Amino acid sequence: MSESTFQATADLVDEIGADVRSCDTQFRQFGGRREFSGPVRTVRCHEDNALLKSVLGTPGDGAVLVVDGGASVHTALVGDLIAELGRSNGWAGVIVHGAIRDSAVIGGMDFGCKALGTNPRKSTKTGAGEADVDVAFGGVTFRVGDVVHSDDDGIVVV
Ligand SMILES: O=C([O-])CC(=O)C(=O)O
Repeated sequence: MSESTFQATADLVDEIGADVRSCDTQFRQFGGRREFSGPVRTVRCHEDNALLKSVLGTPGDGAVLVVDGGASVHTALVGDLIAELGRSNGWAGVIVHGAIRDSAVIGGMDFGCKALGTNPRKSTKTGAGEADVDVAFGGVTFRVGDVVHSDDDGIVVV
């Protein structure tokens, strides 16, 4: 979604009220696109990024890929090549419950990217994991069919 039509997470909270699904996890902003939103797609994986790479290699149609890496920051699940793959395939961004690398390059890309932190160590590439399953962290469950909004204040799922 373009920034002009982006709805700020704080405004969404004011609109939705006490039942709002606002993620408590304190992510860091890494992408050059700091405000992004779109339909939720998911991957769950542990220190292995072949599955998320193959998903980001398919048309994103403006979706946000929510990656539950189990909060491991031992290896990077996304680097500049994978981020560029997602951007060029029409994904709005990624939210990585885990680590990324190449953060300086990703910061210059028109692509949303939040993660817990960074680690230059590579992930394995076996393809282990699951796609489009419900994933949960920060008190929020992310389901395919939800829409996620992310900005400097946080992440709200509608
Ligand atoms: O290949 C990887 O594991 C991640 C990476 O460095 C990239 O996306 O550029």
